[in-house]
Amino acid sequence: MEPPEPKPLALGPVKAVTAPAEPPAGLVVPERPAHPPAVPAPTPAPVPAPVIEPLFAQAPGLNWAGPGDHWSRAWALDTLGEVAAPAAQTPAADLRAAAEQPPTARDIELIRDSLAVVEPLADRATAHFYALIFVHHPEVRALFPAAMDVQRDRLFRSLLMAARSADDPAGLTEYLTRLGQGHRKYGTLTGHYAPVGECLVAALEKYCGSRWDADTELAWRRVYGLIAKVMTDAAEAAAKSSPPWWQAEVVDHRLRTSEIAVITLRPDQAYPYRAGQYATLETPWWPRVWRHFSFATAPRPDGLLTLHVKAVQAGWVSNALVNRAAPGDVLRLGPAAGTMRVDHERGADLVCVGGGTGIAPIAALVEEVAERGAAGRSVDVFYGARRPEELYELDALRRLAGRHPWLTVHPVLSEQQAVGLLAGELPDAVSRYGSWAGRDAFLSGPPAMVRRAKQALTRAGVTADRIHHDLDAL
Ligand SMILES: NC(=O)C1=CN([C@@H]2O[C@H](COP(=O)(O)OP(=O)(O)OC[C@H]3O[C@@H](n4cnc5c(N)ncnc54)[C@H](O)[C@@H]3O)[C@@H](O)[C@H]2O)C=CC1
Repeated sequence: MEPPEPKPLALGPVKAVTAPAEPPAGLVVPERPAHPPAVPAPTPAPVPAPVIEPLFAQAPGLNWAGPGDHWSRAWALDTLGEVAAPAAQTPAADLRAAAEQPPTARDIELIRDSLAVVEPLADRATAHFYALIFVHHPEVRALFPAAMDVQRDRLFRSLLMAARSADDPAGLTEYLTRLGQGHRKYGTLTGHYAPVGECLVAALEKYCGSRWDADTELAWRRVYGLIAKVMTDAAEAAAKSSPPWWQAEVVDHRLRTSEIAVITLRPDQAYPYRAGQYATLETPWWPRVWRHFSFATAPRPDGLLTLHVKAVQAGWVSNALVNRAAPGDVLRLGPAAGTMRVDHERGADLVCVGGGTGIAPIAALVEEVAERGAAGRSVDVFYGARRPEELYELDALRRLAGRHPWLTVHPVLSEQQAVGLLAGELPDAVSRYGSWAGRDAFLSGPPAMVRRAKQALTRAGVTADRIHHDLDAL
């Protein structure tokens, strides 16, 4: 069938255009201006600098964690704190009493000997240890990430660290205090320590083989008891004054290269830290997976926090932070940790070495020196990357050096060459300058770089107690 003919459009009558009528006699008509009068542009109101208010001014209760809190219920952890080791695993009363004594020098020797036996089998021993925990205490599984690879490694490194510093009680207490405070963010409670200790002893017994005997078991029980006591005391003391974690909203996210993002966070309440320190961080996309990132500025008056993140191959958290995080996302932060602190009293000259995004804590330390006043000290920063575009913090450091004659920045490229930049790897560039005797040194970057830079600085006259880095803690 043909479509119907379209109807013609109905138009109104067309008016004839006529010449304007002459004005009546005697009326003065002002001349028409050739151009419309100029309208003065309105004075722009000053744009106030964006002030980012805290999410909540007073919200300590939000971050409280313990039996029955929202977070524990969400993760089905209601029964935490009530767990007890199965009867079969409960040690006899006389062993428990002996294990309450502080470890002796002989105990520490036995611990080190047994760790040396287990170290080559560390992967299997830690896998067995976690299997025992999860079989006997399935409710604890939710405290750990879905994939346990990094976690396994961390546990063994912590034990090694504790065993190594067993004859340095002050150092060990400091390390375990930080560890205990940091464990609050995982939801770890005092009631967890005893069953975990039983599983640890069982795993060590299996992997020490014939090296295991009653004395070794008693030594482990004593040392583990001490570790648990320092950690739980520290956690309970910290609970009186700070939350187990902070929520932090992403308020700015800038890509500095296709792989590096500078991310600004607004914590939900004041976040105490010092320049050079780092935090562990969890994203909403990878629950229970915590990674370390350093703060890239000294503490700011507005309380905002800045991180530098490079998306590393197979790095779940770093890739999510670089490629997925956006303003409005909320992350969780553990308490600040780390030993890289400038001694402002002593005022020694500094040599700082920052590789890649490892420049973040170095930038914060330099900023802190600028804020407090260099007081006659000089600061040399070696900043290395593979390619020129990866020296994303160079302009900011050079601007700072332009304002402060005490600061010298040495950019170093390892895979390309560029006019005005040193060539080679960072440790070699540091060595080429000769002696750094008398300086305090701060190192941050890829682990191999930190180790080699430490050797280079030792050769260049810096004493071990003056070389600061957080490699062992990471
Ligand atoms: N994002 C952060 O807040 C912090 C990151 N880090 C660590 O810094 C590292 C940064 O990695 P990228 O940016 O990929 O750096 P990268 O791998 O590109 O290396 C940067 C520079 O370090 C030196 N370097 C690298 N490997 C070396 C080796 N084997 N021997 C001697 N020198 C070497 C070279 O001069 C190189 O140009 C990561 O391991 C990260 O965990 C450390 C502290 C803070």
